[in-house]
Amino acid sequence: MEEDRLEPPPYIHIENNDFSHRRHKRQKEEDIAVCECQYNLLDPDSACGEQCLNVLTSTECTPGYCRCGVYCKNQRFQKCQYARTRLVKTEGRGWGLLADENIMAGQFVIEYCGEVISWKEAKRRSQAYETQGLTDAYIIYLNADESIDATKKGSLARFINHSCQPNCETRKWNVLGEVRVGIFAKQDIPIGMELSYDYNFEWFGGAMVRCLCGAGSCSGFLGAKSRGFQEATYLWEDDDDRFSVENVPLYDSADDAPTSIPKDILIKDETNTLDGNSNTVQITENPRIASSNEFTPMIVEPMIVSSNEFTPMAVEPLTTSLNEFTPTIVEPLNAIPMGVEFTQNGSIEYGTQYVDDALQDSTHKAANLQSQTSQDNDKNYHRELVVVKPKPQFRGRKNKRGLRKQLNVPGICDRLASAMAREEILYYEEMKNQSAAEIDALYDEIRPAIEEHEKDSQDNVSTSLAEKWIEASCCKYKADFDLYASIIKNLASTPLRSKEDAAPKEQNGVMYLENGA
Ligand SMILES: C[S@@+](CC[C@H](N)C(=O)[O-])C[C@H]1O[C@@H](n2cnc3c(N)ncnc32)[C@H](O)[C@@H]1O
Repeated sequence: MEEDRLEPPPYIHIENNDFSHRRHKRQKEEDIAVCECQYNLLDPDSACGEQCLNVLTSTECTPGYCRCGVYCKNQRFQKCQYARTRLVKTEGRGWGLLADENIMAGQFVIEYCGEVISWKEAKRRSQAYETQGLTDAYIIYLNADESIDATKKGSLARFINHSCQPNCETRKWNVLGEVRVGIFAKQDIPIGMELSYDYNFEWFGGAMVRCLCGAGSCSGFLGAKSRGFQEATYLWEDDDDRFSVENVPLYDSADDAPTSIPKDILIKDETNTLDGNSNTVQITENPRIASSNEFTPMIVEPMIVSSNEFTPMAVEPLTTSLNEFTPTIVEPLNAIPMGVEFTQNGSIEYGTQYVDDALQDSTHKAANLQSQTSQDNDKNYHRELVVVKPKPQFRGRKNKRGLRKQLNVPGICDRLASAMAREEILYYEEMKNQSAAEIDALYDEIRPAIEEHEKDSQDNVSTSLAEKWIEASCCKYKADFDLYASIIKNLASTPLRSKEDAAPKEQNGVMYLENGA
């Protein structure tokens, strides 16, 4: 009889999910999320505590890619940093799991490990287990396609019972590219209290069981509101009427209970290797659990598996975080010093207002002449001011930059009497143009992914490209800032030329500006 057993029915104890049914995903280097934390001896929380970007996005740091190295606190699943728990036999609910230390609200308690299987397989197994008369159900949801089955292989989390007023909850974490399910404390849990979570959110389904959680708000049945249970009533064969009201095989676990584990379960020692992690598997014919007739709490030593070889690698610090991936329109400052002119046609234009007026459509001719003369007049910056670059071709795409205000930098320079001041401003303008060209080139690289998904989203773009984009954006911001700072500084401190001096002079049909003093 189940009730008389001194220990739970055998199962294979694992502390990493079993991937016999598909390959374990390999995390691509470009998909590794690198946080910005830096370990500070005086502040232990600095090593990937609550403020860590990865922690905030429920992603564990990848060993070798976290600057906090061995101090990183955000590898709890990987290092099996579980709370101390112990197995206990409950009244009418089979075996359960107790806190064997005081657990703090929010603390990671244990990972729900088992076999990762498809939903289809989960449905098949769920039916098969039921047919075999198993009343304890151990299948939970993992994601939109997969479930975790801890019936034959699992961690101690498989013993956590349901409560309609639970002290724990499940949370999904991204660990080395795989989603994993953790049990986290919802509140402070004192030593000796039974752990519980609400099956309604995660339970895949099973026989309908009367709930004995004892909560005032008890809904009466176990997991009856779970997605799996409700979907199962529709998804299983049409002639399967087991869930029609009259035929609900209501099972009261307070009554005599059939054994939870298939009798043919294979208990064997096995070792899997996933990404170099040794997968600890224990035989649970006698699962390190002292049994007792008097429900003596049994101590379960949490296994701290330091499963990851830590290979420090040089990690380039990111300049900023990778959240919204939206190309940035960099607007110039709105407060414009005198002599500044805007164009609003999205093109990149150079030229003084005088030259613009005079040249009209002869600009390309002027550009050619300019390239010849600029060789002769290497330092004579204002002889080359008549270049109009053609509008960038967007080949059918929307111009993500929209209407760009352009500073008429040469116009500003014309007004300055000092050659050094003009030289400085033109230098910064060149830097700005280079950074803008870089960002345009990058945008062309990411455009196919964005067009395919019809939206700008970081998800559609590889991480390495996104990082390049961020770096280029930062360079662009800096270049813009340097240019505006230089203009403001020089306008404020440099004598201006008279309008007459600054007027363009004609030579060979082209208007030129004379370089000033
Ligand atoms: C994941 S197992 C939990 C461990 C299980 N008690 C055992 O002995 O292995 C889920 C099963 O435990 C039993 N159970 C869990 N919570 C219960 C509750 N609140 N009331 C009644 N039975 C419960 C049900 O049989 C359920 O299918």
